[in-house]
Amino acid sequence: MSAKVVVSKRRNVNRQAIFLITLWPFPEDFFLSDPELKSKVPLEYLSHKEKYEEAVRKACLLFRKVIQLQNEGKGGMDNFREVLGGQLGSAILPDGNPITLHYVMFIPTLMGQGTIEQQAEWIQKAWNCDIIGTYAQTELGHGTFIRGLETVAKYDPKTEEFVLHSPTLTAYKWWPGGLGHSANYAVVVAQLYTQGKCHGIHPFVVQLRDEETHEPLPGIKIGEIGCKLGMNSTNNGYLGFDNVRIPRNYMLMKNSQVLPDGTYVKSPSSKLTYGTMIFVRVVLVQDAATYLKKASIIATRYSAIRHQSQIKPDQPEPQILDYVTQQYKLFPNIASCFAFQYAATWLWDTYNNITEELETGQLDNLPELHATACVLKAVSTADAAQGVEMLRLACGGHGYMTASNLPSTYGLVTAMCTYEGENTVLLLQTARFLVKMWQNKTNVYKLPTMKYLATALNRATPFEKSVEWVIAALQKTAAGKIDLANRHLNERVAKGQSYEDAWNNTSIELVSAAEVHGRTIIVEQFYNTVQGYKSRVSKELGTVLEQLLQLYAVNAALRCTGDFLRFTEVLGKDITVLQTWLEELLSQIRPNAVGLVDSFDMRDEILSSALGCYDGNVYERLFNEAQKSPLNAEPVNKSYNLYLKPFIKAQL
Ligand SMILES: CC(C)(COP(=O)(O)OP(=O)(O)OC[C@H]1O[C@@H](n2cnc3c(N)ncnc32)[C@H](O)[C@@H]1OP(=O)(O)O)[C@@H](O)C(=O)NCCC(=O)NCCSC(=O)CCCC(=O)O
Ligand SMILES: Cc1cc2nc3c(=O)[nH]c(=O)nc-3n(C[C@H](O)[C@H](O)[C@H](O)COP(=O)(O)OP(=O)(O)OC[C@H]3O[C@@H](n4cnc5c(N)ncnc54)[C@H](O)[C@@H]3O)c2cc1C
Repeated sequence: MSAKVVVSKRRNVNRQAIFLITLWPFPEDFFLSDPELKSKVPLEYLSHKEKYEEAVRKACLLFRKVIQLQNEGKGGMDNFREVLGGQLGSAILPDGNPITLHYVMFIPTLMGQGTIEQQAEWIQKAWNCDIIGTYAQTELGHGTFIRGLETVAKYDPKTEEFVLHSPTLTAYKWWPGGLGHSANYAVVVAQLYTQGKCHGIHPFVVQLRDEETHEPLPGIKIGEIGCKLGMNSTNNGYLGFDNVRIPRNYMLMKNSQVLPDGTYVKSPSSKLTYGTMIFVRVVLVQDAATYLKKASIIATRYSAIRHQSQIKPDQPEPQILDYVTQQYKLFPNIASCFAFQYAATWLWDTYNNITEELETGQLDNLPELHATACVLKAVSTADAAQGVEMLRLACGGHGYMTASNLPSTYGLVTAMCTYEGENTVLLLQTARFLVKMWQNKTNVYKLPTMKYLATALNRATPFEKSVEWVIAALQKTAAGKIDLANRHLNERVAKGQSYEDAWNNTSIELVSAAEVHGRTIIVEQFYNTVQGYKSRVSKELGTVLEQLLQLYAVNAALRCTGDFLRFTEVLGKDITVLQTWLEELLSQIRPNAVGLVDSFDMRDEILSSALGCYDGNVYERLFNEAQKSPLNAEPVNKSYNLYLKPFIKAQL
């Protein structure tokens, strides 16, 4: 198997971009019609070990097919993104892919953190899949506080090697996808020691297993961490080192270096080591949109098929889609799909522009990018997880069936709230930047996502029934919350608390301020996108997009009415207008609801749901899925004779 990869010598090319830009109409059929990529038995009836083995089989075939397409000149590396993301990837491997981390983090880290020479050496091998890697950062003892990682990489100038060691149990790497039994290499993040001094965490390429036999190499203690709420095929693993030696040039040295004699050369910014995390957070906003779309299609189509109860006593049972409470569960989530999609596209473009600047050594915009990626990742994944659960509940009992594909979609989406930075922690990172900007307001004028802070608090925002008003009110609320949190922070410091204690004691308010800031960005991006589309689409489509925008905005406003009453001029009677506006929008969107989710254009095989298929044959599919239960293969189970019969016949 081979893929042609040209490693560019140009430094200012952001090659990570290949993961998101789809330049080629992706041939879904090439994958979905392959009988080998279909499971013979529903995954949930397999054992943990069988699930893993089936996932490895499919993952290898999946990537072999992507490489085949690439070698035939049909699309480029953008095809990888299609099979890794929430759409096709999660259809073929619904409980996770044990090789994903190779593409999502191992290769991007080689690209982002390796020198040109290191890229030339490693990337070809990685793209060819001559080696399979993962990203091993989190440890048993530390995931969030990465400065506290305990794995040590000590430089030995005599042999020009690093010695990797796990001094404690809590130093064991814990969580990396594919680490258990799939990867034979890893980027390992460890504390660098040279010339007797610790220089903080740095990334190292480490071989874990023999390239032929796959046996763990001497000194490598490795295994899988066990069953989880979801993602049970991703083979998350643990890893300990017993004085494992690697060559000096296995440290990824684009940003900082260790010279042969052990001299440490500092990076222009220590935070550049954290670059892969920004990249993945940016990508996750798109994934949040994709998972939410999937659940919205399933629940909306099912709501059009399902009839239950009566609205009026003398009339037939309506589609449950006609209950306004049902519309309230579904339609704001449909609007969120659009909102997150537009925010993801905007963030991706922003990320690319700023990483190009970073390649030329210009670091000015990195803090704003970090703050924005953190808040958008946190808000979109939290809302998507809540949304998917709401949509599952909206399907009543049938939503509880694994055949609906809603439980496993929830398993995938809720994991995103934790990995790549736990959401509360990320909101606090954004708050840290917001407070800094608030304290020195002259800086905010330069920052596209923050400049509203300069004026929002002093701007009058008398109520109007318009999206522009919602944006202004959200801005004023965010500014008000940042101002208040900052004042409380300062008051606590003035009363004698250390800044750090004062920060911790103010953190509920700080998180809340960051969250409103995030929602403000999302509504603004939705607004800008719809304004841009208006002249380019039909009047009818423009109207529907405007309704979705209004629904997202009014729902965002109703979620923070308490804060609006505190920080804007809104009055109780205006909240009633907002509520009526929401109800009007639900009824306007009702006729187009099914058409809107159809426009997400996901095939039945991708939805993998008995409830969400295009033809609406919900009951036949549920019945057919039940026949697949191994318990139905025999009319009487042996437990009857073993236990039930003696129990029933016994004289108790
Ligand atoms: C929480 C922090 C940010 C704290 O870091 P720290 O060094 O202790 O920070 P500090 O001293 O408080 O200094 C903060 C300073 O560092 C900046 N900063 C923090 N992160 C970044 C960044 N990514 N880019 C650029 N700048 C960054 C902050 O803005 C602060 O700057 P400042 O001091 O205010 O000027 C960090 O440790 C962190 O990001 N933790 C989360 C860990 C994480 O995301 N792990 C991901 C593991 S991989 C994974 O989960 C893969 C799953 C994928 C899958 O399965 O598909
Ligand atoms: C499915 C999955 C896949 C993963 N894949 C990988 C992988 O491939 N590679 C890898 O290296 N890691 C991976 N991880 C690990 C993941 O990145 C961490 O779990 C994540 O960063 C959170 O860290 P933690 O588990 O230490 O949580 P903790 O930090 O212990 O969080 C626990 C609680 O403490 C709170 N808390 C922590 N710090 C603070 C603070 N400063 N202020 C306020 N509250 C705080 C949090 O908000 C949270 O409520 C994965 C995790 C999961 C669930």
